[in-house]
Amino acid sequence: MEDGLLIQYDHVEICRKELVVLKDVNFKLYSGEFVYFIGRVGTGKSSLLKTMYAEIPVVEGEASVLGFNMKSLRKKDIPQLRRKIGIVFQDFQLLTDRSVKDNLNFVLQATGWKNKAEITERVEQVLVQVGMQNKAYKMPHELSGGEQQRIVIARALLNSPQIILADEPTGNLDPQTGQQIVSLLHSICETGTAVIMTTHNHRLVEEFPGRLLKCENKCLSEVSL
Ligand SMILES: Nc1ncnc2c1ncn2[C@@H]1O[C@H](COP(=O)(O)OP(=O)(O)OP(=O)(O)O)[C@@H](O)[C@H]1O
Repeated sequence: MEDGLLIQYDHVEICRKELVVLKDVNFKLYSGEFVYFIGRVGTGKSSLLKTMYAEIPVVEGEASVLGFNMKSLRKKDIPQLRRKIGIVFQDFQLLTDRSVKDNLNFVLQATGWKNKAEITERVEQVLVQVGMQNKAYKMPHELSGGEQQRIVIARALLNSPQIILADEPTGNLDPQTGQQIVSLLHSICETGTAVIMTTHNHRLVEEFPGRLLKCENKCLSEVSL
C-alpha cells in the first residue's frame, strides 16, 4: 500500500438489510488527516464508519483498512483489526460497575497486556493525554458527560491506534463541552493519529477545519464549507 495510506475504498457499496445505503464510495485516508463525515440523518455516515471496523460488511467493491482486506476479512481477524483502531461512540459505553482506571485496565487486559506495571503506566499516560489524570478512581456516574467522553477517548488511545473513528462524539454534549472534545481530537490528530468523525454540527466544522466529506443521495463526496 502507498506510504501513509491507512484506508482505501474503491467503488464500495454498503447495505443495511436489503437497502443500499451508499454506493460507489471512493475514499482514501492518510496518516495525520482529520476528516469529517457530514450529511443528513440516515444518509449512511455511521454505516460507513461501521464498515471500517468490520461491524457491517463491505458487499461490493474493494476496501482496505490498515492493510486488512475488508471483503475477505475472517471473523477471527476482527479483534486484531480493532486493536489498531480507536472507536469513540456518542453514548460513551463505559462499564458502569467499575472505576475509570478499571475500565481502562479491563481493555488492556482484554487486548493481551499482562505486565501490571506496564498497564498502570499506560493507563496513566492516556489519562494525562486527555486531561483526566485526577479522575482515575471515579466511577463513570460521578463524571460529567464531557468527562466521560474524555475517558472514552482515553480508552480509544490505549493501544496507540493509527486511526480514531468517532461517531457523533459531541452528540450528547453541550456546545462548549463539544468544542473541547473536538479540540482534544484535533490535538490527538496532531500527534499523527488520523481521525474520522461524523457530525451534524457545522459550527464545530467551521471552528476546527478538516477534510469534509458529505453523504447525500447514497453517495459520498468531498465538499468544502
Ligand atoms: N441496524 C440496522 N438495520 C437496518 N437498517 C439500518 C440499521 N441501522 C441503520 N439502518 C438504515 O441505514 C441507513 C443509514 O443509517 P446510518 O445510521 O448509517 O445513517 P447516519 O447518516 O449515520 O444517520 P445519523 O445522522 O442519524 O446517525 C438508514 O436508512 C437507516 O434506517
